[in-house]
Amino acid sequence: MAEDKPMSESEQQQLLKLRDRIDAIDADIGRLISERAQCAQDVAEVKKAHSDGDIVYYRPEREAQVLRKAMDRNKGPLDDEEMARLFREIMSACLALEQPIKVAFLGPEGTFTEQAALKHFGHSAVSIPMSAIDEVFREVEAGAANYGVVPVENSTEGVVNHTLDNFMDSGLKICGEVELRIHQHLMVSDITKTENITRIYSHSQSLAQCRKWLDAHYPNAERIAVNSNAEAAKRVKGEWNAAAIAGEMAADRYDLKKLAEKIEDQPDNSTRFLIIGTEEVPPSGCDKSSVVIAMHNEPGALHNLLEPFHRHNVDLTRVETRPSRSGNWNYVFFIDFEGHITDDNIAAAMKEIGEKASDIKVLGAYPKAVL
Ligand SMILES: O=C(O)C(=O)C[C@]1(C(=O)O)C=C[C@@H](O)C=C1
Repeated sequence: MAEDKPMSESEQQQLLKLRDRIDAIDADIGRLISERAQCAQDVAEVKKAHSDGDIVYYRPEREAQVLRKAMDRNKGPLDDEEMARLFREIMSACLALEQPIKVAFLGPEGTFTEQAALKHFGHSAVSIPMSAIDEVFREVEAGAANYGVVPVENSTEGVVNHTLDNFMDSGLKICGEVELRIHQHLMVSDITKTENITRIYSHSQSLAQCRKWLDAHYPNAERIAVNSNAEAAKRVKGEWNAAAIAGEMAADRYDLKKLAEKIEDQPDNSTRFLIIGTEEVPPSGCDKSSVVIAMHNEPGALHNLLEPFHRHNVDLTRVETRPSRSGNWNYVFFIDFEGHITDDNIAAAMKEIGEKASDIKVLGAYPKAVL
């Protein structure tokens, strides 16, 4: 490493002064954070005094507003996202003072879903790994976790059917969404003979997302689909001829070495996750809603369903069809749109659709992802 040349007397003075200034600013920031935390504790007291049943401490609509304000106020030099991330952590710590919240996620530790949970709730939430999407739903339904985080769609591989199917039978509500840029890496353990890799483990979606890269670099290695990327990472620890495809968190968690980075075929590969809970969320000012609608099996069903949305100026962001699992659910459409389900134009569209549909269920209205 190159040696720094010695600092001049005046440079040393300048550095000391700047560090004194940083110390003074840090003291102010610390005092203000404590003051803010005290306010959050007072908010908790108000919530307790007001409530006659279960007290709801976590307020997704308010958190989204706080983060959006932090971004709007920001004048640099930090970028808006960085500023919001700092506020994300401050709020996470404040909420933990009110109530340490438990978040179930599709595990094991080191999955992209854990990364999404941390991005959404910050590091003060307690996150609990579950081995399947159904278990995340069950854990929240049983009250063992306050919220759950599940993947719902990937920009290259499409929808996660398991998650949609769970919503058909569940009474849980969507109370938020998270978007994550997904980077896949090829990783090995310290016992791997890298010239001898004959099997590559990963989740089926990740293997699909890296198909072209694998065809070019490891055409003869066996591709083995396992339950999650983190499980793939765990497996290669004991196998000298195997590699895993997984994300940064898995490499850190299982102490693996990255042989090749960002090997996904689409550079803008991203995954959307949903936050599930038991409460409905009031409008935050910039929201999305999700519904599932069953139509009778007759000509023009899809047109009849979509036309009122168009007439009432509702912007659809996703329409997904799933096979029905019972007699009256002939066609089942999962639809996401901009706006809160209580907005006048949306309520009007839903009323009309309700008259034609054989069944209709509001899965939730929630703030659009801020970070
Ligand atoms: O405003 C509230 O209801 C709070 O509890 C305070 C606060 C915050 O720290 O700003 C903390 C947790 C909630 O999820 C939302 C906001």
